[in-house]
Amino acid sequence: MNTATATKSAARVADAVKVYGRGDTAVRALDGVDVTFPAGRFTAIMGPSGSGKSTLMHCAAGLDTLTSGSAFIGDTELGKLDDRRLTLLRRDRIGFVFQAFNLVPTLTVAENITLPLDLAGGRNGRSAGEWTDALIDVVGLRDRLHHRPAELSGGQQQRVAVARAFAGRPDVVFADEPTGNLDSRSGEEVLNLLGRAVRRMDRTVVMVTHDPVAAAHADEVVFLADGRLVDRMESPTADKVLDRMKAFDSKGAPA
Ligand SMILES: Nc1ncnc2c1ncn2[C@@H]1O[C@H](COP(=O)(O)OP(=O)(O)OP(=O)(O)O)[C@@H](O)[C@H]1O
Repeated sequence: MNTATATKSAARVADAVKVYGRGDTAVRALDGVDVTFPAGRFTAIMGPSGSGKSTLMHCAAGLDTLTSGSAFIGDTELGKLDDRRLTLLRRDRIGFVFQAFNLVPTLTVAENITLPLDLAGGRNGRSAGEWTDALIDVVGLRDRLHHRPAELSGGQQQRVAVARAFAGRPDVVFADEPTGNLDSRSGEEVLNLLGRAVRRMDRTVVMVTHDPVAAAHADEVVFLADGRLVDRMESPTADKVLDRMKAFDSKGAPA
């Protein structure tokens, strides 16, 4: 393992608490979570339904705010930013891949991929052009650049979304169930892409998933249960992850 990159944090939360609602109906979705997502690594977040995976991702990515505790992208504490700065940080330093692709239907594949760069006004510049060019090859979409999303399969659309997420060379890409709408073959392609971006292009990915096969693509899996971080697993395999998840079912969350 490359310790120089492994010890640098791309994103982290410290003593993260998220409470939805108030009084009798309050739900403690995160209950004191400390977790670091190292730069240059692919981390999967797993746990039973309702364990707080999406909440953790949304709070770590500045899409939602913590009730208490802190969230950082690199050294920047999200809670200290005003709305404008937070919007800029999300735009410039974070990429997103969602289950539902979220492409702009009226734009071509090429336009969808470069959208974050166009919004940031950073498309001029040779290195940006070379980078998106390399991305287009990595996601295998060169012959589809002038198609619109509706003319693509689900797997192809998600590959466009992956290219878009990495286009601005963000510090970290957060992926929320990126294979949830795909058949296993297309899902495998998308997961391979995420892994390749991390290992060959030195990117950082944090992925929420229900699927042990998807989690096995990560370098490390962190497990949540009842809003707490209960375990971490290096070099996961689908079988090991499945066994760990079964332990939640049979014994409940460990203390
Ligand atoms: N907006 C909300 N208002 C109230 N409660 C919420 C809200 N969002 C999530 N929750 C609750 O917080 C807890 C954690 O939800 P979260 O969606 O983070 O879990 P999850 O692990 O991602 O679940 P799943 O795997 O089913 O998507 C759950 O009990 C959920 O019902």
